[in-house]
Amino acid sequence: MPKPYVIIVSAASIDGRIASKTGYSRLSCPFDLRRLHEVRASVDAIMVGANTVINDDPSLTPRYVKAIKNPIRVIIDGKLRIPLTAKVITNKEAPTIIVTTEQSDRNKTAQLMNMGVEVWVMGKERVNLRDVLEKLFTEKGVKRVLVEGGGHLNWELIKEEIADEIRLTISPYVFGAGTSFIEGEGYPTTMEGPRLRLKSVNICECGQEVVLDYTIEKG
Ligand SMILES: NC(=O)C1=CN([C@@H]2O[C@H](COP(=O)(O)OP(=O)(O)OC[C@H]3O[C@@H](n4cnc5c(N)ncnc54)[C@H](OP(=O)(O)O)[C@@H]3O)[C@@H](O)[C@H]2O)C=CC1
Ligand SMILES: Nc1nc(O)c(N)c(N[C@@H]2O[C@H](COP(=O)(O)O)[C@@H](O)[C@H]2O)n1
Repeated sequence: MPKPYVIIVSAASIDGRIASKTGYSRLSCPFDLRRLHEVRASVDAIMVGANTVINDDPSLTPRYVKAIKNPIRVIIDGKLRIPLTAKVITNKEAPTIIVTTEQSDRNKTAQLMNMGVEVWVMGKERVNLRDVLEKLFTEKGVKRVLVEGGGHLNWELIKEEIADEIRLTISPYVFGAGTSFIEGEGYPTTMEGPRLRLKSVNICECGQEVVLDYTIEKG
């Protein structure tokens, strides 16, 4: 089945953390944020996990650049944990789809739908991310998806061999603990993980960050 092209974009400390132990995650310089918004403006949908919405309350709009349209915001929230006050629900600049499972509270589903949010129930206990991407492709015409974390969602997309590209900015900080860029059960050796091919490496205009772009080999 066809699926959209999936790009994961994150900024990490030099020890690979996208958030500190307290959830602090502002790692990018203004140039890097602008680069992120350029990617936002180039895709049809932006996907994040439930914890990212709960911790960051993001808008997920390409507001730092001139964009023709606002991409669809797709939130993967298996138990419908995100608050009704989240900006992705209350700010109507872009459409939002929340993808959940049969575990979620039906009253909350109804409340969200009344607030103008589309809710897709896709799976008994876990959301099948490949199915979500295929549905976005066939029903919403989504050809390119930007995934903005967090670490657990990134892990699932890598593990399921769904991600096509990784753009990772290494910022000049050390957290020593916190959420890793890819956060999951992990691979035992380098043999089991994805085969990454370096596409480009650039020093950010700020002079302190390194921007890595890898494609993920398939098959
Ligand atoms: N520096 C950066 O570039 C970025 C940093 N961040 C930071 O990352 C942190 C969040 O990352 P993390 O904690 O890993 O969380 P995620 O944002 O990846 O969210 C994980 C949660 O999403 C739900 N979820 C994900 N996949 C599925 C699935 N297949 N089926 C059902 N539910 C699913 C689960 O909720 P449930 O457990 O309820 O089922 C899971 O616990 C935040 O602190 C944020 O600030 C985030 C993005 C970018
Ligand atoms: N690329 C990148 N660099 C950082 O330093 C970040 N903190 C993030 N975070 C992502 O951006 C979202 C915030 O979006 P809004 O500015 O509110 O639109 C945040 O939730 C992460 O997904 N990304």
